[in-house]
Amino acid sequence: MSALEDKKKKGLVFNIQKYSVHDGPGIRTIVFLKGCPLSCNWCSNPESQKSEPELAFNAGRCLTFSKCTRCLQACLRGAIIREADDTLRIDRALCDGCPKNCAEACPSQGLIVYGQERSVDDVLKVVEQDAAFYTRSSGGLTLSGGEPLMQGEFALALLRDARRRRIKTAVETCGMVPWKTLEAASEYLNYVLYDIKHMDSGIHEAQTGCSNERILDNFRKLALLDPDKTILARTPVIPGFNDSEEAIIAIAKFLEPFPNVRYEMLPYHRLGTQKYHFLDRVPPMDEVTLDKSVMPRLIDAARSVLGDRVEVAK
Ligand SMILES: C[S@@+](CC[C@H](N)C(=O)[O-])C[C@H]1O[C@@H](n2cnc3c(N)ncnc32)[C@H](O)[C@@H]1O
Ligand code: SF4
Ligand code: SF4
Ligand code: SF4
Repeated sequence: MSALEDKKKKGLVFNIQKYSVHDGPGIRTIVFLKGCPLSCNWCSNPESQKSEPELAFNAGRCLTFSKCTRCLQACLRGAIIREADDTLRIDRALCDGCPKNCAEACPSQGLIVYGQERSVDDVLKVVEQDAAFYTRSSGGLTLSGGEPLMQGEFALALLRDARRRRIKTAVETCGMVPWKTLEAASEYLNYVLYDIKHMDSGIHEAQTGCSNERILDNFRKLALLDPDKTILARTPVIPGFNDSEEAIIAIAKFLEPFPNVRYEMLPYHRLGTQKYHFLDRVPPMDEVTLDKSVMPRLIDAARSVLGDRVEVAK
């Protein structure tokens, strides 16, 4: 693919987050791509899951009681309904998340369309703004999501073009992608963050909607593809799913044969809860909290297999 063809390629992006220190080495810009093959019950990015643009409504910011009607006038599909008590409701059957109109008309950011079509060049111009920070901190670009490699062509073009601009690259992946896409991406990646959520396929499927065979198979192939490339395997520690020494030791034993793999566990958090409400969805794990005292025990369990290859989440 030529440099010009890469720059023009377009994909659906739902966020660009600058100055992150959690998703790869150094200071990074995270580009979040829409769409995910999994539907994890704990997902902190519910706005990432669908492959199409999606409208979020934050009633707390809405000025409907001050008689604002801008979005009602802007929507050509009649998908915004004003109720008798002046509150607004989105008719999700009518709304197609069209990229302009209501969100652009809203004066208070009460409406946001997640998923904007953007070109590689447009995205990387934003990423390049912080090139000086990347150089000083060994940081760079991280593709995340959703599952960023689900938009395979776009993700590959982003990675290739970032490398042409001498920007270091990383990806956060759930691994549920065709091997050919992962293999092709690997050539342009300096660092990979790869989730291993559970070793039992049935339990994995019950809480993520997908079995884990392809994820584990891809992981093995990736770890062997370039033994000099570090992979950070990560597990979100989820109450009632994998917050036991048994579950973590099973994952650690799977990782143990690959010396280029490091390991980190992420304690369950509920930072995404509000976004479910903005999308008119019920958070599947609303009432659940993690007893944080479990983390030191799980870190010890992982260390009993992987030693100092276990990192403690920042
Ligand atoms: C938003 S995901 C994007 C990458 C990819 N979809 C995945 O899950 O691997 C980035 C990281 O956040 C973790 N994560 C998602 N929801 C979480 C939650 N509620 N608590 C802790 N970690 C979470 C994921 O497991 C993953 O390691
Ligand atoms: S996103 Fe488009 S279809 Fe949906 S409510 Fe807004 S203007 Fe109407
Ligand atoms: S345009 Fe924004 S502030 Fe005005 S009624 Fe619609 S959502 Fe509320
Ligand atoms: S794989 Fe990641 S983005 Fe996809 S549903 Fe699970 S946590 Fe969310």
